[in-house]
Amino acid sequence: DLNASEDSHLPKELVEKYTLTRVLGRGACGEVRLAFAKGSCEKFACKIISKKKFSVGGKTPVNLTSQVMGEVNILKALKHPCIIRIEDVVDTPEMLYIVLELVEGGELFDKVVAIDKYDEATGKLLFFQMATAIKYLHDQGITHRDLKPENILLATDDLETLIKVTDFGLSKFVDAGSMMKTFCGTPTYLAPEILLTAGSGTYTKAIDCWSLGVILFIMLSGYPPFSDERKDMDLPKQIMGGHFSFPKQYWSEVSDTAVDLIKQMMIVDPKKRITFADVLNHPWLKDDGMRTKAMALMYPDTDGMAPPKLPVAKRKATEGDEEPTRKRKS
Ligand SMILES: COc1ccc(CNC(=O)c2ccc3nccnc3c2)cc1
Repeated sequence: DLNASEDSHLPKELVEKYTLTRVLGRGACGEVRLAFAKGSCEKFACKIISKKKFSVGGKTPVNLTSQVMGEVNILKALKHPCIIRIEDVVDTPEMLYIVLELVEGGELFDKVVAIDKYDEATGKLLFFQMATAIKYLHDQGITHRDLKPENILLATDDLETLIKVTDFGLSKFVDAGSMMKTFCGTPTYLAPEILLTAGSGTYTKAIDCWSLGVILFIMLSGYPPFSDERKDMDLPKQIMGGHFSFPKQYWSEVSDTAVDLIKQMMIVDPKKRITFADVLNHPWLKDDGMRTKAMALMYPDTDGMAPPKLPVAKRKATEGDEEPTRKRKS
């Protein structure tokens, strides 16, 4: 729905590089439109955030803009196959335009509704990618804080597909630097909870674990663990009391190891909840066939062999170190 008047307000910096076309989705703070790069015609998703929504009485509070810019900087700093890549940002006084890689499979939420629920093997393949992506985020000192099936996008319409985590609206960028500084000096003025939670982020990291546990519950059963349809108990009470169960009627085909992992991710006490490191070591994910498939989806050109994690220390070139000569066609 091309709205000429609106488009005439698009900043030159955006229009000279991209042609914006149809609306793909509408979110709380704006909409997402299909964009084509001029020249290459490469497809992108352009997220348009109206800062007016944040402003009170016409004045956009600095902190909210910086929060949104915070999201942008968070996204720009990230590089992972299962995290939406940011292509470009155009910032103007009223609007923020974030050009993102386009994902053509739509939302996990809609997929689960369409297929009722995932079979365990496919659910495990998608869940493993999510857990890997969130573990990567946590290793960068970032917590997502708003994980839900709407924020997990699917690269293609295939059942077995690459997933992309998106919408870092509420993410917290707990930069390690501030943590180190906090613990350098004498803790004369340090509040007890800072010492208790080792600086911060611990709880919010556990929040991501809980959310992903709820997503796994929904993927394998097709319905949510907590619902406001329950008469006897309201939603907050169900959640804070951890009142959820695995009725045979919906869970009979799901393995005990899968159920065990969900239970550990949805432990009410954040200190007792499983960490992402342990999630990735859980028996349910000790499945080489699944991991091989996941690696091939995440690192396709290298048929799944992940790039070396740490830079290998430069070795002195010694005999036989040079690149093996490519086999000559016989
Ligand atoms: C042009 O062909 C297309 C085919 C399928 C779609 C469905 N995708 C979408 O509708 C969509 C929605 C929000 C997004 N947010 C960030 C990144 N990509 C997104 C993609 C969009 C376009």
